[in-house]
Parts: sequence; structure tokens; C-alpha cells
Amino acid sequence: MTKREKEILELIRANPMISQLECAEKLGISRSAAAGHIMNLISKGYIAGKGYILNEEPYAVVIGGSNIDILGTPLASLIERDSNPGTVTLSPGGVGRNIAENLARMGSRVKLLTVLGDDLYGEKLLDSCRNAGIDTNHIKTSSRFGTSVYLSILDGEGDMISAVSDMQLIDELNRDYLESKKSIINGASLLILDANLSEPVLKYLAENYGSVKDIFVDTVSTAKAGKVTDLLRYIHTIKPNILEAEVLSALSLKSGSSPEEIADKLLLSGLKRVYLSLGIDGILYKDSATSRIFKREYIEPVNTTGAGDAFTAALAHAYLNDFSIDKTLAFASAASQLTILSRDTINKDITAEKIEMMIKEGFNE
Ligand SMILES: Nc1ncnc2c1ncn2[C@@H]1O[C@H](COP(=O)(O)OP(=O)(O)OP(=O)(O)O)[C@@H](O)[C@H]1O
Ligand SMILES: O=c1[nH]cc([C@@H]2O[C@H](CO)[C@@H](O)[C@H]2O)c(=O)[nH]1
Repeated sequence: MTKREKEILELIRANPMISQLECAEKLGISRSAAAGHIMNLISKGYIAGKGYILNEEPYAVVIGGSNIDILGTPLASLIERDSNPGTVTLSPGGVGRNIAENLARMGSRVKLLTVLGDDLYGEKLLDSCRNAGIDTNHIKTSSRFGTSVYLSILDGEGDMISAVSDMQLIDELNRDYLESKKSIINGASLLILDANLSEPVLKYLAENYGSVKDIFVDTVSTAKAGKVTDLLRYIHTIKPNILEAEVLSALSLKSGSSPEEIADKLLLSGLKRVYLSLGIDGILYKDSATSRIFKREYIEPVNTTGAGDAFTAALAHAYLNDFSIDKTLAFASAASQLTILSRDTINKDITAEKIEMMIKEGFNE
């Protein structure tokens, strides 16, 4: 398929009833040229029939941050305010990008809307996304700031001690860019956002798409979760950990609220489904009719970074494939477990089949 045919196919995918003239105008070519490309797409079998109805799977659109993760792990217990011998590794990261990569590796179709710097890290991230099977055609590259970086120090157990995220570039993921991707977003079966996005962008997406699309949100961190507090009514599914849920609900365990009460308060806002992640204690799920606690056996983590992102991706895969709530809980928890067994933020071996196997046989086999 030529680049031009690809562009036309994207337009038709987003709007199967689009006319030749509209295609031509959007691409700045003549109507007859557009007609020629469409004929080629028909003869190559990409267009199934009149009306341009395509035979294709539904897809998710992920809109969020991409980072290079630099993870330092000391060989012995960390000595603060000192230089610790250990290992330093680089891996592709960023919550939105991680969700997209996990989702693609699970076998779902996914298009990523993110922004990368015009530098080596940006190229590395673009490659990693392509290799994972993400549709990268709509990613923005900007030379205004460098590619975002996340720097984290882990303890001997693979748990994060502290981290700094440098993500100024996310401001380039702005309303103008998203307006230009309207047709891609409109064609999505599911919209997944992360709280790396700026407050105005989150508001714009929630207000414009919340009533026509199911929106999943990953709250990222306690520092960023607060950006979606006033948008909960537009959100279908959210997966905060307990600290992020405290920010969202303005309740706290310390002042006597239980995780159930915190989840209930979030549901009162109009949100449909809450997966409250409790770390090694598992997950509390709540919707207006159901409440469940789900916990798998404890496993010794290698690196817990990215466990939550794999969980959100698995929720999305389950949604796109109509899993029951029970199956969703088992699937998403097993996806997190596979992730914490990997040294990198993403377990490159993650597939839906591997996750199913983990559910049946446990992690030893
Ligand atoms: N050591 C462990 N053993 C078994 N399951 C675990 C373990 N750690 C995490 N999990 C599973 O992974 C899920 C998500 O983990 P966790 O609560 O650490 O992520 P999070 O805080 O939501 O996200 P993030 O990765 O962004 O910090 C948990 O709900 C649990 O099901
Ligand atoms: O503020 C942020 N901190 C951390 C991340 C990313 O979280 C991932 C782990 O869950 C990791 O890849 C990091 O880049 C982010 O996107 N924004």
C-alpha cells in the first residue's frame, strides 16, 4: 500500500461514508486522483464493498505520555545522599505509551496519540512502539522540548524508592493537535487517557467525547490524579491505587474511611467502574451493582514499575473482547504479575495467551 493509499484508508476507516471529494479536499489532491487511489484499494482488497465498509477489528485510541525510563537499582541496601554501586537501565516508558504497548502485545488494535522529541530518545520510542504493533501514524514529533524522561531509583525488592518525571513536552499534546485527529478519535471503540495530559486537554477530551465514547483513565501518580477530580462523571472506568483514590475522593484511610467507602464515593460522581488497586493485597472492584475483592498469590517482584499500566491495558483488552467482570479481574491481575517479573517496564513476552496460561497454571509453570 502506498503512503497516499494509507492516508485514504484512514479517512475511510474513520468515516466509511466519506465522499471522493471530501477525501480529496482533506489530502489536498484532485477528486479524480482520490478516485484512482480508492479503485486501487478496492482492487487490492482493502475495501470490502460499496459504501466503503471495511472488514476490520475495533480499535482503541490511547492519548497520553511517552517517556524514556532510566531505572537505577543499587546492589545493596540504598545509602541515601551517597553514590550507590548498582545497575542503570533504560527502557521505553510513559503511562499512555505503556498501556498502548501492552494492549498491542495482548492482540488488540491500538492507535497512540502522544508527543515525542525530535531526538535519539524520540526515535528509540517510535521504534519500540512500531515493533510492538502500535499504530504510530498519528504520533506528533516536536522540537520544542526534548523527549520526556522518567528517572527512578528502585530498592533491592524492585520497588520504587523515589522518582522524578521531566515531561514538559506534554504541553505540545495540545487541543490543536487533537482537533486534527478528530476522525481517528471518532472511529475508536474505546478511549484511554492518562493524567499526564494537561488539565485543559483532559477537560476538552472528557467534555467532547465522554457522552459518545467510553473513556478509561489511568491516574498516573498522586501529583497528577487531582486533574481528573472534576471530570469523573465523564469517565467509564478508572484504576487508581489507594493514594490516588484518596486524592480523587477527598477521603483517607487515616481519617477512618475504608477502601470500599472511597470507591463508593467515586461511584457517586457518575463514574461507572472503579478498580481500586491495593498492591499486594489485590484489587477492589466496584460498580453500582457489584463489589468484589480479587487477589492472586504473592510473587517476588523483579521490578514493580509498570504493573499498574499493564493492569489498565488488560482492562481495555477485556472491555474490547467483552470479558465478564470475574474474567477481567483475573486477566488484569495476571497481566500485572507478568509485568513485575520483568526487569523492564514492559514485559516484552506479554500476550493474551501467556496471561491465560498464568491464570490457569500460576507463575511457576
Ligand atoms: N508482589 C505482588 N504479587 C502479586 N500481585 C501483585 C504484586 N504486586 C502487584 N500485584 C498485582 O498488580 C496489581 C497492580 O499493582 P500495584 O498496585 O503495585 O500498581 P499501581 O500502584 O496501581 O500502579 P503503578 O504501577 O502505576 O504504581 C495489584 O492490584 C495486584 O493485583
Ligand atoms: O508523571 C509520571 N510519572 C511516571 C510515568 C511513567 O509511569 C510508568 C510506570 O508506571 C513509567 O514508565 C514512567 O515513565 C509517567 O508517565 N508520568
